[in-house]
Amino acid sequence: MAEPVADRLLDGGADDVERAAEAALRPRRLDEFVGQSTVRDQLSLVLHAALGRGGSPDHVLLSGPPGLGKTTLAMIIAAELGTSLRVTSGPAITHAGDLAAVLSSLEEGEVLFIDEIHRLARPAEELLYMAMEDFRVDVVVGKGPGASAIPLALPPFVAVGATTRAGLLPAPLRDRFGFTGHLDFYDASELEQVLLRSAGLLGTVLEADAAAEIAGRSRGTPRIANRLLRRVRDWAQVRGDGRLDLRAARAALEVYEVDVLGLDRLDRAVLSALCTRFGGGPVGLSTLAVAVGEEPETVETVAEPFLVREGLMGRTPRGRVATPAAWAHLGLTPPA
Ligand SMILES: Nc1ncnc2c1ncn2[C@@H]1O[C@H](COP(=O)(O)OP(=O)(O)OP(=O)(O)O)[C@@H](O)[C@H]1O
Repeated sequence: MAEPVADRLLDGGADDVERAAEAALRPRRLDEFVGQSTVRDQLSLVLHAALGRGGSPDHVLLSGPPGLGKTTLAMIIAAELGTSLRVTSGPAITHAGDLAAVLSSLEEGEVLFIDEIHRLARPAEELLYMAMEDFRVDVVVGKGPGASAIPLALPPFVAVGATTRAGLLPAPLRDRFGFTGHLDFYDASELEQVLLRSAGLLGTVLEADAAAEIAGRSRGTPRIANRLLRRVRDWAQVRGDGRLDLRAARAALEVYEVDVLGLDRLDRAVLSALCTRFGGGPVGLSTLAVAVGEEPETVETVAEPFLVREGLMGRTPRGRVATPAAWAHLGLTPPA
């Protein structure tokens, strides 16, 4: 099966092949969902209150970086409400008519999951406001001056929107979600729980110190943790004795060049160029990108966010700078 290549190993996103591999590891109910205790608790209240009233809950907006569990939570919301989930995404809806077709085929109480909702086209967005607020869409019949809008009533439904960029959502759309949950990066002990649970579902036993080792290199992201677990399982099967122990974890992560902080080859190349070729900066993004043989966009979107989040790189008006932690991580001494 095509698994991500080494330089995609630490990316929070996923393609269809990976999503298929992930399906078996998804928590199905709220109490199986590890971490995010605030969002989980708030959502539990929203859902149970609605169930108690015998009605539908408010629409839900989930925001946060890729791979933290937004799709999983949307599926859980439908399961907890005892209803089915319909899935679409901002980029898949190119015309308002596409959205009208999806909305008019919804059954009462169904959950409509709209992934990457910030990428909805403006006319579709406006149609969605009305559908969410009044459970109605206007279907335009005819063209030009003779065109008329025929209102079409929709059954009550629950919209669950997911976005990696909550700031990009126009306020009128954001306001129509009665509940917004922001997912944050997981801490190491939460990722250990995710890993131990996933190993069990894969029919293997992950030793506790191996779980800690993988968790520490997973960039706070369950998707990355599960992906690294599959690589460790491969190593144990092919080169080890089948056990998922600390030795297997360390050896596998070395093969895939994932270091103790969860940095990969590109991250380290960027840091190392910044320190050794530019004296720790400041240096412009494009100069830095040329030095590592990558496009500026790749450096900016793939390597930089994690380096900045980990406090290894700073962004200043004059360019990128290495922090003392970066020098220490590379085992180098900063200039006086
Ligand atoms: N809290 C959690 N507990 C256990 N597993 C989790 C949790 N959150 C996510 N996962 C696992 O991580 C994988 C990715 O999660 P999911 O697809 O829900 O992320 P996402 O935020 O929707 O990402 P994207 O924005 O790329 O769609 C899932 O297969 C799931 O098994």
